[in-house]
Amino acid sequence: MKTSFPKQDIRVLLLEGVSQTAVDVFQRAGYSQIEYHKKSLPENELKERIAEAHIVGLRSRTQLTADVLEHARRLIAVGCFCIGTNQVDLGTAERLGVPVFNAPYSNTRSVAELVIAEAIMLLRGIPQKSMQCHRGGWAKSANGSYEARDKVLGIIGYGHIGTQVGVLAESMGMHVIFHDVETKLSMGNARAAASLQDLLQRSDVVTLHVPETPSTKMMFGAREIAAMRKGAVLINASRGSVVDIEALAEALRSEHLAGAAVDVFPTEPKSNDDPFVSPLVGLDNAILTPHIGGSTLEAQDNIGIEVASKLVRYSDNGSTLSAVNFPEVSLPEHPKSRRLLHIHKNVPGVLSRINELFSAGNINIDAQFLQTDAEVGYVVIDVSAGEDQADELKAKLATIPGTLRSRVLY
Ligand SMILES: NC(=O)c1ccc[n+]([C@@H]2O[C@H](COP(=O)([O-])OP(=O)(O)OC[C@H]3O[C@@H](n4cnc5c(N)ncnc54)[C@H](O)[C@@H]3O)[C@@H](O)[C@H]2O)c1
Ligand SMILES: O=C(O)[C@H](O)COP(=O)(O)O
Repeated sequence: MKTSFPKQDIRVLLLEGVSQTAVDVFQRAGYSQIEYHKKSLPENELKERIAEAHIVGLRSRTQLTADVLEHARRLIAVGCFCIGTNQVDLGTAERLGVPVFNAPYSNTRSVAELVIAEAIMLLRGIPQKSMQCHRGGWAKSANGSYEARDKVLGIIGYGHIGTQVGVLAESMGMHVIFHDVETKLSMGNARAAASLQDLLQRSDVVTLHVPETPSTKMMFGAREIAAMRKGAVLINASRGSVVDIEALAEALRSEHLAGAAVDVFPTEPKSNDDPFVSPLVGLDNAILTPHIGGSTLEAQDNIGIEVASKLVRYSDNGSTLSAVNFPEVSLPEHPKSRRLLHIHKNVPGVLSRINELFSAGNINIDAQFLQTDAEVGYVVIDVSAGEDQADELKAKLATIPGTLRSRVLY
């Protein structure tokens, strides 16, 4: 497949050690200019590298702020090789005409398995017992040690991960209740709690699976922790901004909570070489993990394939299906036509200017696809035209006021 910008000139910037499977997908599709970094880049270096890139792939550490995106002059698409997309300023990316893709399911199971393992560990008081052994102690006792069977698991955020956790927990004989801002279909025997307060008062284990949004920022503070049953345990593998970490540390010190497992923190080290600092450090009843809920080899390999394939599909074919910030268009192949892509501000008059251009040139449109949202319009036009004519049309499309990006796929 030939594109208006030769593939061999398309620069792919991959950060944070995304799986080799992603590199393989790009190479198999004919992309040879791949710059691969094992770590995230410091902001000044990121701005420098992103200025040259057409496609960027990252994980949860790299912050694509509005400021960074303004440096990305050539960027056509972003791939988050993870579930969360809060590290990207999605609104700015959209206003620049850049769709953002992610892997909404590929590490779901990995997170769910870790949460189940942690629930069992916390119910048995294993973190404290293990620490005592490390110090030469021997705390052989059943005190504070419980089976998971017959206990109540409260899930906050009953989405992909939350439902998986619920299914696994039920198979161990736990009773599952959940709280979500949306009405959700219950899996198995899970039941919606009457409210967040109701869930907190009934649960032996509370686990958070909400995304980072303005509504979830610090949604779990001293009040919510106090509403939990004495001796209950808390698991947070969602985002560090969701829980008031000082309030959690206090509840663990006072033993209002018997334990907690925390995988995500308000401030996380930028690389594995940087120190980790948290008020939870040194508390025996806390399992602390370095944001590895989704870090299994299976998940990373699947994510590499999923996100790289979406980026290649967009670059080769124009499809934006499953983009998280962009009008979604699923496009068929176009073996006999030239395909023109036009991304524009969603303001009155742009579409009529586009259509005028084709009727004035007496160009036959084979197919047209259009999707808009409040900010952006994305129109794809397949035409029977030669390469030169398609180039000319693209140049004219680019002059229409409100144009953000235009491309042609031959
Ligand atoms: N620790 C890790 O390595 C890791 C790995 C994957 C995902 N995550 C995090 O987990 C989050 C959840 O992932 P998912 O795939 O289940 O997402 P999802 O979108 O499928 O589910 C999130 C659920 O939370 C609900 N929700 C949103 N705001 C809420 C609120 N204020 N109160 C209650 N419910 C609310 C939504 O309605 C949705 O059902 C991701 O956004 C990501 O931040 C972490
Ligand atoms: O959003 C996610 O999928 C998780 O937070 C994992 O992010 P990571 O790929 O940076 O580990």
